[in-house]
Amino acid sequence: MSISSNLQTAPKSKKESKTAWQVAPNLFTSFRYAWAGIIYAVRTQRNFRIHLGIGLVALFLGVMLHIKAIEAAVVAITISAVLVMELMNTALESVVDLTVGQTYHELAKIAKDCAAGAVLISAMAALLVAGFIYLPPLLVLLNTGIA
Ligand SMILES: Nc1ncnc2c1ncn2[C@@H]1O[C@H](COP(=O)(O)OP(=O)(O)OP(=O)(O)O)[C@@H](O)[C@H]1O
Repeated sequence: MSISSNLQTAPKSKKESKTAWQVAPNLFTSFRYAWAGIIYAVRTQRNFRIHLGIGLVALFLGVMLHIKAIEAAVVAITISAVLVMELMNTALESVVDLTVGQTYHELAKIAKDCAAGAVLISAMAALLVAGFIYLPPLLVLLNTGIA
């Protein structure tokens, strides 16, 4: 969204907000905005695309290895956590850039570094979960393949 479009005056709608430029008039529109956020992250954030790709591979591997339903649920939650962290990171980066632009600010650095740290922790936890769930059946597969 360009800066000039941000400066437009608020549209006249029945539902008015004292803080936001506009408010979603219904649930369907809310979903549309949420979907637009996800599409934005896919288009612009390389790390989001990488994590999405790894997540899809992990789900496919889970199906191939016939993991239990509870394990699949844990994998799904873990993948979601990483993607959610990526989205929050993108949102925070945008707000920081909106506030300070291209000028250096120590607080902007702290905010961005902490958000990046949150993504890193969720990704490391995902690796750990993948190790616990996928390694045992993969080792069994490897052993039976060798034997
Ligand atoms: N305005 C700023 N003031 C101070 N430091 C900043 C500022 N903008 C960025 N940085 C520093 O540069 C790093 C990278 O910022 P940037 O906005 O490029 O994030 P990014 O590398 O695109 O993050 P991601 O890879 O998660 O998309 C930040 O983690 C922070 O340390």
